Amino acid sequence: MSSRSWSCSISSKGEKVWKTTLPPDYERSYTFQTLCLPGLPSSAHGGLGWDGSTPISCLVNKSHLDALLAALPPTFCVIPQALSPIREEDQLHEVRKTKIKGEGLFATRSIEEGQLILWEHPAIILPSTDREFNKEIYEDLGKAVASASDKELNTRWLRRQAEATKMANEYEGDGGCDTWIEGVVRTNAIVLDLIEGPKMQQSKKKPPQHDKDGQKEIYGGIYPLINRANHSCAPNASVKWDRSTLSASLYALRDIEEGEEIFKTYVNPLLPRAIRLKTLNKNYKFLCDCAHCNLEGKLAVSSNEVALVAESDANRELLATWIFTQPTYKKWSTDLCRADNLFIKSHMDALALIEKEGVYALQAIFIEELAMAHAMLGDLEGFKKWGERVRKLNRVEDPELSRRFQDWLVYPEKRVRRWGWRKRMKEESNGRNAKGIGDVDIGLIFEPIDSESEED
Ligand SMILES: C[S@@+](CC[C@H](N)C(=O)[O-])C[C@H]1O[C@@H](n2cnc3c(N)ncnc32)[C@H](O)[C@@H]1O
Repeated sequence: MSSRSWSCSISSKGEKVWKTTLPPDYERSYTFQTLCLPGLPSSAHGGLGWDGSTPISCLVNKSHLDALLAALPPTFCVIPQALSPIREEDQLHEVRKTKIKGEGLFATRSIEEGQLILWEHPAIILPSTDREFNKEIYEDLGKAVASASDKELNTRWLRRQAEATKMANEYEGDGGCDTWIEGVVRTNAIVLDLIEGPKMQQSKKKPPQHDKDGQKEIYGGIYPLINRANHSCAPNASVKWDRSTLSASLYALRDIEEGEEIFKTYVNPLLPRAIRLKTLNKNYKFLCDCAHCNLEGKLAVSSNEVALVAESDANRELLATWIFTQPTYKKWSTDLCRADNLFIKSHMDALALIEKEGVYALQAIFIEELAMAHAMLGDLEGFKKWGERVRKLNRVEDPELSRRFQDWLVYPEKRVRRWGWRKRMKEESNGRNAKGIGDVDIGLIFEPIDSESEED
């Protein structure tokens, strides 16, 4: 399927180097690497996730190799708390056959919103190709999986390769890919932004982020378990990728019941249904059968279904703009002309719409705003209710925020900066108004809360 011509040479280190020339006349070179991630003794992680020496088969642009290696953790690194190992007996998921979607991931017990479901390292990393590579390169990548000299590593490699060969392949046979690995990559790869990273910025080591023609090179990763999660336009889970460990974490966006299928989304769920269906069909070759799309599996809909689709599309469009147009609690808390319940009600309305459309990935931002609005009103009960949800929801997505709320929830009146600020301002303003409008210090009322973090 590849349209580009490639040449292969052997480097002085004995590595195979693949080269291609791209317009406007510059060369890209790729080498194979087997990256071995260091970690904990295997007994400590119950066979999951962090492995003593997790092999990752990589095809990397030579100019990106240093940056990639620099991103890897040191030998004895500390696993981030949110990624602590899950013991086998505590596993929350299993792979099972579905009716029409091949295999899928299912919850083996109830899962709380924000909870980590599983995390893993990729089996394969390669540049996002858009059918650039030729058959030999894919074949070499497939073989590279088993080429490690270390016997134990080799066994792991073979196990991972075996896992990868069983993954969904929508491009098999007549599907247009010459090798199994290309088909698996095209059906499953998760986009990885390998090159830019806070870690590298911190170290002031500026890796080349772009090719010479200014094009950014995007990589894809194959995650044998996480890639088993099927798509829904109302997903109950999401994936967070961590550049510093190359690991991906699957976590719950809402409470998931035991036995429920675990879904992530492969497209922006806020797009209109017709565009979502078209994109999924083009990239993954399926007609989405999720509850928000499946009007008997048709791209065209009957007249009585048109209204349903139009309503759902309008709701999603509204949510997409809502995020940017809603006032933040900081603005609202200093604007005493706005009623208290206006802010709270509009955020509750957004949450109701999110629930209706099942796009739970959006709720965290509204819930955090609600928690802070209650803090500004000095409403302890309200803050505890919403603050606890911020803590739970962000355990994987934003552990720092989750920890900050955990801390605040112990003694919010003392720990949240400007606790009850709006309430006090209103009381003060009412007192002044009682004396006469001339006494109101407009400047004070409208003094904006600065953008510093609330905790300091
Ligand atoms: C990344 S794989 C997901 C795991 C896959 N079901 C398996 O057996 O390994 C993507 C493929 O799963 C199927 N799939 C995922 N979500 C689907 C959905 N909502 N409706 C129909 N098929 C779906 C499609 O065949 C798609 O190409």
